[in-house]
Amino acid sequence: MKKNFDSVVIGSGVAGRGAASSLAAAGKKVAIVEEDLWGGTCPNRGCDPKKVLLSAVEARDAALQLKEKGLHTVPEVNWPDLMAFKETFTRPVPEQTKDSLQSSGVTTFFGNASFTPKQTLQVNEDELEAEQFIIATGARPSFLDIEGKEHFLTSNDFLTLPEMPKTITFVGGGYIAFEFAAIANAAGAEVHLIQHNDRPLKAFDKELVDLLMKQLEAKGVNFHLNIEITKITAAENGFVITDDSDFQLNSDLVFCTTGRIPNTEALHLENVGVEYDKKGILVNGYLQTSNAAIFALGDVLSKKQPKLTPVSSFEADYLVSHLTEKQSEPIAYPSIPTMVFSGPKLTQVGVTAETAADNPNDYELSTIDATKWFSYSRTNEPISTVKIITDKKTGLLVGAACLNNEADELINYFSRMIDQKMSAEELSKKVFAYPTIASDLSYFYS
Ligand SMILES: Cc1cc2nc3c(=O)[nH]c(=O)nc-3n(C[C@H](O)[C@H](O)[C@H](O)COP(=O)(O)OP(=O)(O)OC[C@H]3O[C@@H](n4cnc5c(N)ncnc54)[C@H](O)[C@@H]3O)c2cc1C
Ligand SMILES: NC(=O)c1ccc[n+]([C@@H]2O[C@H](COP(=O)([O-])OP(=O)(O)OC[C@H]3O[C@@H](n4cnc5c(N)ncnc54)[C@H](O)[C@@H]3O)[C@@H](O)[C@H]2O)c1
Repeated sequence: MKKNFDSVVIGSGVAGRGAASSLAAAGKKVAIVEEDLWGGTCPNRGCDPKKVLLSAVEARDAALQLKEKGLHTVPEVNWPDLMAFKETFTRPVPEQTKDSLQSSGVTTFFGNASFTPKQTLQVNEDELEAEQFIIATGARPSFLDIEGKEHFLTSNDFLTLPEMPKTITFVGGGYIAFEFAAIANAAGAEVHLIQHNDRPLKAFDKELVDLLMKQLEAKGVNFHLNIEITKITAAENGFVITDDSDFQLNSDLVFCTTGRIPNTEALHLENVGVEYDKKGILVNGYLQTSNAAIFALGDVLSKKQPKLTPVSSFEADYLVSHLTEKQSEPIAYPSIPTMVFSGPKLTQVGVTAETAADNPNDYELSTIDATKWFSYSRTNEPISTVKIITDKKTGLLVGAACLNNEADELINYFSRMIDQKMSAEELSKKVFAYPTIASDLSYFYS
């Protein structure tokens, strides 16, 4: 049946649902299509469930640090209980998301959406017409094309794992592997992480990544660098992972964590002339595709910005203000902090230490070992390192990287200081509650 709307959004993740409900609030007749879990990756099988599992890791790590310093025992993670707790967050998400979209006036369709040559959208028996289409179909886990690839599990499986196995292996050393390695290690598994070159977490500061690996190694995580695996074989107990040389590893479970691929194929973009590459859909500065009536945002984009939740929601806000004619300028991204929620946490924003070291005439780089500072030593943290990058001409903060348990708080302060072009002198005049992470800021940036 033919149905007509002002805007039709494909995908109900952070990007799609944000755009759909705001367009409806602006008086547009809006429809949204979802083929799987309403709410998409972040609240169902991404950031939020991962962070619930991390809560137990953080509590256990805090107790480990204070062992014989006021605490006698280190608690054990009860995986089934932790999973049950996680499910109290994830279970209600799909229904709540759908209800909230409907109560904001958005018409919902469930099914796979694909474009027809008439520039309409086919969803089951329905054919949707619209002035604008907004593609927000996100990305899915990739699989290495090797012998035995059917044995790979993905991040979706890890986040619903009923039991923590004895041995667990992550192939690919990126965000997901480092975060899940910390979780599985705290939950008692023997953890292996295999990276095909010598540069895991490539987008992050190498020195800090090496320090993070040392911390994880000290907790028992095993790193295998420069290993290109070629085969997974089912064995009596679990699997055997091999390369073309003499690498061999037995593991109960093997997870492919080599990145995510954009959901473009099922859309039949060729029917509507929307261009894309292997990283995703190509857009101009207005998030408009090569078809003027079709826009795209979120993880499905081919873009240089990191594919993260706050980036998707920033794009949704931008697109809505552009389509409702409140914004005629191209999208201008603020500084985007990136973060690996491992043990400890690793973060980065702005100009990198590597760029600063390569351009000593332009940037001042200071590396600060804060391990013995009160804020970190009071919890007996094993390491706290912060890198601060300032512009030599203006003296202003332009970049920061942190490795410690409080890096999530620190990086948000540093990001705001960069965007607000706050000088060290202005910072020194602010009053922060003491003793807190914020009250240390002037010691880092002075
Ligand atoms: C394990 C994990 C942990 C993460 N942790 C963090 C974190 O801590 N912080 C952070 O900022 N980011 C994190 N991310 C990234 C973050 O989840 C994504 O950047 C964000 O969810 C992208 O939102 P989106 O709306 O673009 O896509 P999605 O949320 O993926 O939504 C896309 C939706 O489109 C639907 N869809 C696809 N094709 C079709 C079709 N043809 N028809 C109908 N519907 C379709 C999908 O089913 C999906 O629901 C994590 C990701 C993962 C996998
Ligand atoms: N904290 C966060 O913000 C967070 C957490 C999880 C996921 N995410 C998002 O999800 C995306 C996907 O995460 P991811 O960890 O799957 O991907 P990733 O791109 O972060 O890392 C993939 C890793 O796999 C390695 N690799 C590639 N081919 C390989 C091979 N053949 N053998 C061994 N290693 C190989 C890469 O070199 C890289 O180190 C991230 O890029 C990010 O956008 C964000």
